[in-house]
Amino acid sequence: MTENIQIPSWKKNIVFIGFMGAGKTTIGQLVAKKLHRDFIDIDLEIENKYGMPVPEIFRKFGESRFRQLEKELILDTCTNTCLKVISLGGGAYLQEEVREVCLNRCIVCFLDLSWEAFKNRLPFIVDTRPVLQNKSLAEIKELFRKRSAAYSMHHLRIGIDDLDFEKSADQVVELLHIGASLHQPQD
Ligand SMILES: Nc1ncnc2c1ncn2[C@@H]1O[C@H](COP(=O)(O)OP(=O)(O)O)[C@@H](O)[C@H]1O
Ligand SMILES: O=C(O)C1=C[C@@H](OP(=O)(O)O)[C@@H](O)[C@H](O)C1
Ligand SMILES: [Mg+2]
Repeated sequence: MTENIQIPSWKKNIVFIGFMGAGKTTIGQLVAKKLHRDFIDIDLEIENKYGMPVPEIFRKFGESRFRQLEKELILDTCTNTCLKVISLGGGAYLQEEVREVCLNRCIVCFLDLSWEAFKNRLPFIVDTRPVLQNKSLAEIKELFRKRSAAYSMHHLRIGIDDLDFEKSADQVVELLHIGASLHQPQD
């Protein structure tokens, strides 16, 4: 887990993690623009590869095939690129190999949305997130609770309950700049 990989902080990929609907795709894209970096959304990469949206991939090929491809893409992207902004799907970070490569090679930003704030977003996202479908609110709450253990392994946390997407992105950029100025002498 604590492999000593020497990548200067300013070159590291920035990876967004967090629960479905937290805003990883939207905020990641905004942060990339603000930092003049390329943006990669892992779900979009998978969708382009299969030529169909995520829910259809789940239906046709099953979740385990999706998870395998998701892991391969993340390991490849995190190992062989730098200076990117990468948004993961919310379930990707549950895989240990994904956590390891992200924590060892990238700056991991956790977009932290409370359960109460998430509940308000649920109606807008449920149709496009297969893992939320056919679940009761209590089951979704349990999934939310279980996943927070994995998300607690990160480098930066941004509490986004009271921030819109634009303000969240500004906050990320500010925290990254503070971090960069603190770490520069060692790089
Ligand atoms: N007030 C809102 N009205 C409509 N949609 C919302 C609202 N708040 C959040 N959303 C939806 O929540 C989702 C969150 O953004 P997204 O970047 O897709 O998150 P993630 O990649 O973390 O799943 C978007 O699909 C957005 O449309
Ligand atoms: O949390 C999950 O298991 C998933 C999250 C989705 O991405 P977002 O977190 O961007 O919605 C997408 O990868 C897929 O529907 C599975
Ligand atoms: Mg997304």
